[in-house]
Amino acid sequence: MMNYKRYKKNPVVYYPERQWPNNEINKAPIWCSVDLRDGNQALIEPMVVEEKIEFFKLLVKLGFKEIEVGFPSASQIEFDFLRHLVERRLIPDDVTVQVLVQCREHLIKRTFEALEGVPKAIVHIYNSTSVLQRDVVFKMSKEEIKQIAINGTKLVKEYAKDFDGEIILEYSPESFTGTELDYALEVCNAVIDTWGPTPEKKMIINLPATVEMNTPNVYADQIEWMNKNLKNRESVILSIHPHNDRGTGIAAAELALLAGAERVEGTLFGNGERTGNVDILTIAYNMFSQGIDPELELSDINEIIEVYERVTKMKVHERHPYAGKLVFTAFSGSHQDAINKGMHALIERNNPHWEVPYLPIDPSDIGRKYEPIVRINSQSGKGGVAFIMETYFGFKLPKGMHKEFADIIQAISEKQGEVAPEQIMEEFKKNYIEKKEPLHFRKCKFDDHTEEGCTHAVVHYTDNGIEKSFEATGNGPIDAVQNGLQKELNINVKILDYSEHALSGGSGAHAAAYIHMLDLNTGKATYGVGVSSNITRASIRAIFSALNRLGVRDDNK
Ligand SMILES: CC(=O)SCCNC(=O)CCNC(=O)[C@H](O)C(C)(C)COP(=O)(O)OP(=O)(O)OC[C@H]1O[C@@H](n2cnc3c(N)ncnc32)[C@H](O)[C@@H]1OP(=O)(O)O
Ligand SMILES: CC(C)C(=O)C(=O)O
Repeated sequence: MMNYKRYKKNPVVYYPERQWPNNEINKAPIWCSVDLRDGNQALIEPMVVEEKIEFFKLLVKLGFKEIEVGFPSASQIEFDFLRHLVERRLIPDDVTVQVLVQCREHLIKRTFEALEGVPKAIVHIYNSTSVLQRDVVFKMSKEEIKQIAINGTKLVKEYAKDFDGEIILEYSPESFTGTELDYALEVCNAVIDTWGPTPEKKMIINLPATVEMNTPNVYADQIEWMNKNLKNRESVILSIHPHNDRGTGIAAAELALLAGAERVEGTLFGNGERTGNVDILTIAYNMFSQGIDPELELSDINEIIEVYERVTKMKVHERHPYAGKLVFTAFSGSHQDAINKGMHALIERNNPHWEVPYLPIDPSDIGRKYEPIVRINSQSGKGGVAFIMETYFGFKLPKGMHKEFADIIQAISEKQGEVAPEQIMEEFKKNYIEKKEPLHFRKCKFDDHTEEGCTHAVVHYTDNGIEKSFEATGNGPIDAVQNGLQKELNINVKILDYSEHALSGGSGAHAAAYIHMLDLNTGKATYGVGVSSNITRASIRAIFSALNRLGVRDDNK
């Protein structure tokens, strides 16, 4: 029995006036990447200066306009990185760098030294306000903790006066989710009063779920309550900073946006302390998938993954939303069938909107072009195999043939596991196109007798390696060949269905023909497939392929 009684419920907010459940997300928030600070401080090997520079350039390319570049007073690497950005003029005019610092004078002083030459910066101060940290870490009263925030604000104000550039203050009541709401409000309001923001020169109040402690609706209640009650609200940008301890960071961020948050701090792929910060990419792609401009340039997820994995030495999980290797792949039969039909419907209906079952977005919209949507294993069905044949190799198998061929592939997947498209094609050749024994079609000549309404055929073939030929007549080439073969081989077959299509464009186009044939003696039916640059020859090959698959020659020898 697990000792769950060691844990107690975290209080929820009593807030029946909540409005956020009636709201919708309609626009992107201000995004702030904290990869280079919160993400970096949680890495096994924090990034070195060159790696941080590469990551910074990626963030700029993705369109982040606010980037927390580090904690410059914490270490020489952090300090040097900001100096590199300044001295190498790597900060674009429309990007504001943000730096984190505790409310302690020597650290604030050092932070301003690191910022020298930056035209506009966000100085982000924090102190923990939670019940637990007040008690066990700081051992201070509520009033003393509030004074830390006020003093930090005063210090930034003083240093900002002498700073040759614009300073925006950001204040975080760290561990906000473990802080009594009215007390968090009291501290934030004290900071707002001390800083004196105006609607023209706003400050940022950032409410972090430093540790995610409740279901996401509780965070939304907390954000909405603060949003309603903050002083001088029109002079404040309300920011959130969710972590993901309960695995609901994305949901918490999205509900907090409904509750009035205007700005989101997070990281790429949710890197960060413990279970990570909220993943900005997922929130942005979620917006994109709803037809909302995410205001980030995220059309090449592969490039983002490549840089991220290399510099952070972290891995993107296979199931990670939008980015994971497997998230646009269906293995199971009914999913494959639905995707196959959905893709066809999309084209046939000329639908301007993406609507394909099981695929929330078109993978190619985010640069996922070359990977399989459908992969075949023992859980797959006929729709998946047909999809592979069509999308990889251009063979549009007639619907009736899907099961017959899928059964061949399933027998293989049950033995070996996944079957690659190339192997599926090999099996298709082996079982249909190259099914050329014992009856091997060689050549044919047709004469149309239009006045008599018939076709005369001369067909050359080998039977168990022995060269043979016959002449026959019918109402068309297929009928003539069928009649001739019936007589020659003393068999009784019926063609149930015939279809054909071009395999590729251009003058050397190949055609594929499919014959569904019934052996009236045995009651067995199968498909045969023929390929040729000439459609008539493709059909005759399909007849021979079907006869060999039926084993008629063996049965009637
Ligand atoms: C939730 C977050 O992610 S917050 C950001 C966390 N990130 C980091 O801490 C990474 C960078 N930090 C560091 O390198 C170091 O902590 C430094 C350089 C900032 C400070 O180093 P040090 O002073 O040597 O150590 P440390 O951080 O343990 O300082 C603890 C002291 O600061 C006080 N303190 C902690 N946070 C704050 C704060 N935000 N404001 C004011 N004082 C604070 C503590 O109460 C403690 O005081 P005490 O010495 O009287 O007990
Ligand atoms: C400094 C603050 C915003 C932080 O990183 C957190 O609370 O997680």
